[in-house]
This record gives sequence, structure tokens and C-alpha cells, in this order.
Amino acid sequence: MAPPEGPRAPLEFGGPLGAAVLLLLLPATMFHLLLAARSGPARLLGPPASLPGLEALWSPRALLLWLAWLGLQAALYLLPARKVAEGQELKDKSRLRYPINGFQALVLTALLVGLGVSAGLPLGALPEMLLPLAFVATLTAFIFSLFLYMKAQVAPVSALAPGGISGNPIYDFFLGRELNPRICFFDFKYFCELRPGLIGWVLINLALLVKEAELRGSPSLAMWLVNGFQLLYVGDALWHEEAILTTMDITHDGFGFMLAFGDIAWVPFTYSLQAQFLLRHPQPLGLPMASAICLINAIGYYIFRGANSQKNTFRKNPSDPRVAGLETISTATGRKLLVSGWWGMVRHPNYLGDLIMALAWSLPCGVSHLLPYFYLLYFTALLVHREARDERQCLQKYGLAWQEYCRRVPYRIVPYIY
Ligand SMILES: NC(=O)C1=CN([C@@H]2O[C@H](COP(=O)(O)OP(=O)(O)OC[C@H]3O[C@@H](n4cnc5c(N)ncnc54)[C@H](OP(=O)(O)O)[C@@H]3O)[C@@H](O)[C@H]2O)C=CC1
Ligand SMILES: CC(C)=CCC[C@@H](C)[C@H]1CC=C2C3=C(CC[C@@]21C)[C@@]1(C)CC[C@H](O)C(C)(C)[C@@H]1CC3
Repeated sequence: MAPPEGPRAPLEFGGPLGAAVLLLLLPATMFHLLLAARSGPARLLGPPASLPGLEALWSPRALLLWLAWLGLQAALYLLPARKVAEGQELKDKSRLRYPINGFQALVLTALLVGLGVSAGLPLGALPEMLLPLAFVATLTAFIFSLFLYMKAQVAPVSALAPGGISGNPIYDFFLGRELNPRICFFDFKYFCELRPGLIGWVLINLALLVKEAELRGSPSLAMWLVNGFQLLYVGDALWHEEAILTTMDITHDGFGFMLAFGDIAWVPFTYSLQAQFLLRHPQPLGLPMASAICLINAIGYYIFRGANSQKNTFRKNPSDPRVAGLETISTATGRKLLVSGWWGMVRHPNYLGDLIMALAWSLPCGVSHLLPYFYLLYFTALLVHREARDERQCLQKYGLAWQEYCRRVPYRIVPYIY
């Protein structure tokens, strides 16, 4: 269906050229990181020691395993949910319904993996399959994005995202045309954002921990910390699953290659980089240092969770006693903006907490290599860019009220610095 006439959203990510570069650069970066983590020098910058042949990338066993994983997560998604939540109001004034059973999927996956391991499933063999698994995940993301792009051609105009209707096929393929592609009750974006990638990430971490125990007798303290911190992050995301319904990804961005690849390939294979690094590059870590790192993670988590929960509670019910006493600014849309509490400290306190946690995930890997700090560097760039996109959207939505908020809360992410 033709995109609607009238003013279009400004192009993001450098327009069609930027999208074309990212289409190639993102998978190339992911493979570079996977290869670097397993190489001796573990260099973040510079070419990998050797390039893998097709036989190292392609494995029918990896393809089967990957499809079984996607099938399992889809089946868990379709199980009866403890709650069905409504999303934000759409352009046609309707609201979509979403099952809230992500945490249940995590627990059931853990039980199934536990049963499998006790029946002899070699979990420690998974780290050797990361390269072919990442390859099939990337192929899946390309094919799936093509399907999404074609599906959007027959979707009603009201179902299209504001950003993915430029008319340029590469740009729209990358950003995604349809906002909430679904088949019946199965919502592809919501499913991909929280299930196969996030749960896959902690499963890969666990397999790396098991492998380390096989190689060295027991997992290192650094490996325990990385596994524990990231499990807390993933468990938290699934526990607060409903909160994702108000994020930019669900309410604003279309579902195209960027999110499809990000969710199912980038997250599990690059977010597990610290654990991958530790398997081949063991790092000594004493108790005092480990305690300091735990404290940093706890501070980050406290800010991240406090800020996200405060905003979600306020958006769901501004008269909730936990937020009713906070100072607000009224906007012409009828919605209010918080100007005290976490959201009075900086304009994106949740990003600050997330970044502090990202630092805590890298510190157990020591300071001898830059590679385990990739997540922190990439995440800083992602959040700075995301913050700028969100500011543009909020200025458009709230106009003068947003300007007033920026005047009252002048810092974006880090108090007195940025
Ligand atoms: N690990 C990872 O790879 C990633 C993690 N994240 C995390 O995801 C979480 C969600 O992030 P994201 O979706 O970017 O955005 P936010 O949760 O920060 O939501 C931004 C929206 O919040 C509302 N808002 C902004 N300021 C106020 C205020 N003062 N009072 C009330 N509402 C306000 C606005 O929407 P409205 O007014 O319409 O409600 C705005 O568009 C964050 O914690 C982030 O760190 C994000 C990206 C990647
Ligand atoms: C470079 C690249 C491939 C970009 C795609 C970005 C995606 C990887 C991220 C965009 C927003 C995300 C969120 C999470 C994971 C990463 C992606 C998909 C998230 C699910 C992680 C857990 C958090 O608690 C969260 C639920 C708040 C978060 C939501 C956004």
C-alpha cells in the first residue's frame, strides 16, 4: 500500500546511505567480535588473526538447534499468560493486547535446560557453536526482515510506523515499515524484543560458565559476576515485561532489519562478549575488587529500576500514592511530565543507571584488554543517539512544555556533565 501523503518524518541513521552501511557493518562487527574474543590477542581494533571459511560458519546442526530454539520460545509465548496487557493507543484509536508471560518463559526454559543437562545434554559444547549459530541467526534476520517488508506492502496505512515510510526500499527495509506486525495474537516485534535473544544471551553465558568449569575445574569469580549481573538484567526485563509496551521500540519504531537483527542476533552474540572473553582470557579477581564491582552494579540497578518504575507507575496512574506527590509540568496533550524524583535529576536517569551497570559488567574482565569494554562503548553511543531521537520526538509531542522541562532539568544523562 502506498505511504500516506503529507510531511514525512526526517530521515534518521544517515538516511538510505547510512542504512546501507549499517546493514553490512552490524553483522560484520558482530563476527569480528566473536572472532576476536576467541583469539589470543583479543584485539578490538585491527583485523582478526584469520578469517573463517564457509565450513566454520555453516553447520546444519546449528541451523536445527537455532530453529528448535525459536520454536521453543514461540511455543512458550503461546502458553496461557498470567495477564494480558493493553498497549498504547494506536493511530486508529485501537489498542493491541499482549501476553505477559516472559518471566514464565525464562523459568520454563531454565527447567527444560536443567532437565536436558541432567539427561546428558552437553551444554559445554555450545561455545564451540557460537560462530555457526550467529551465522544462521544473521541469515534468519535477513530473511525475516524481507518477509516483514513484504508484509508491510499489504498493511493498512494506519499500521505503518512514522519512520519507515520514506519510499526508499533500503532505508525502509532497515528501519521497518510496519509498527506492530502480527499474525493473529502473535506479535513479532514484542516476541523478538524479549524472548529468543534475551533468554538466548543468558543461556550462552551459562554455557560459557559450564565450559570454563570443564576446562579449569570451577568457574572463575569474574565469570560468576558477569553471569549473575546479566541474569539479573534479563530476569528484570522479563519480570517487568509490561513496561516495554511504552518504550520507543514498541510505540514508535517500525519492525525491520535493525530491530530484527538487533533482537535475535546482536543481543545474544555480542552482549555475551564478556563471558566469551573470560573463557579464553581468565582474569584474576580478588574479593575486595569483586565487592566494589557488585556495589557499582547495585547502584546502577537501583537507578535504572527506580527511574523506569517511577515513569511506568506515573504513566499508568498519575494518582498512584508512590508518584502522586511528585512535581509535574502540564502539557497541551493532557499528559504530564515529571520534574522531580528521578526524572528531575536528569532527563534520562534510566540511561544513567543502565550505563553504570554496563561498566560493572566489563570491570570483572580486568583492564588489560579493550574488547570486554566494547559493550560500554557501543551502549554509550546507542544511548546518546537514542536520547537525541527521543528529545526530538518529545519536542514535537509536547512543544513548549518540553522546552520548559529542558530548562528545569538541564542535563540529559549525567548530572552536571551531559
Ligand atoms: N540494553 C540495551 O541494549 C538497551 C536498553 N535500553 C533501556 O531501555 C529502557 C527504556 O528506554 P527508552 O525506550 O529509550 O526510553 P524511556 O523509557 O526513557 O522513555 C522515553 C519516554 O519517556 C517519556 N518521558 C520522558 N521524560 C519524561 C518525564 N519527565 N516524565 C514522564 N515521562 C517522560 C516520554 O514518552 P511519553 O511522554 O510519550 O510517555 C519519552 O518519549 C531504558 O532503561 C534504557 O536504558 C534501551 C535501549 C537499548
Ligand atoms: C546496533 C543495533 C543492532 C541496534 C539495535 C538496538 C537493539 C539491540 C536494542 C534497541 C532497544 C533494545 C532494548 C533492549 C535490548 C536491546 C534493544 C533491542 C531491552 C530489551 C534490554 C533489557 C531492558 O531491561 C529493556 C527491556 C528496558 C530493553 C528495551 C530496549
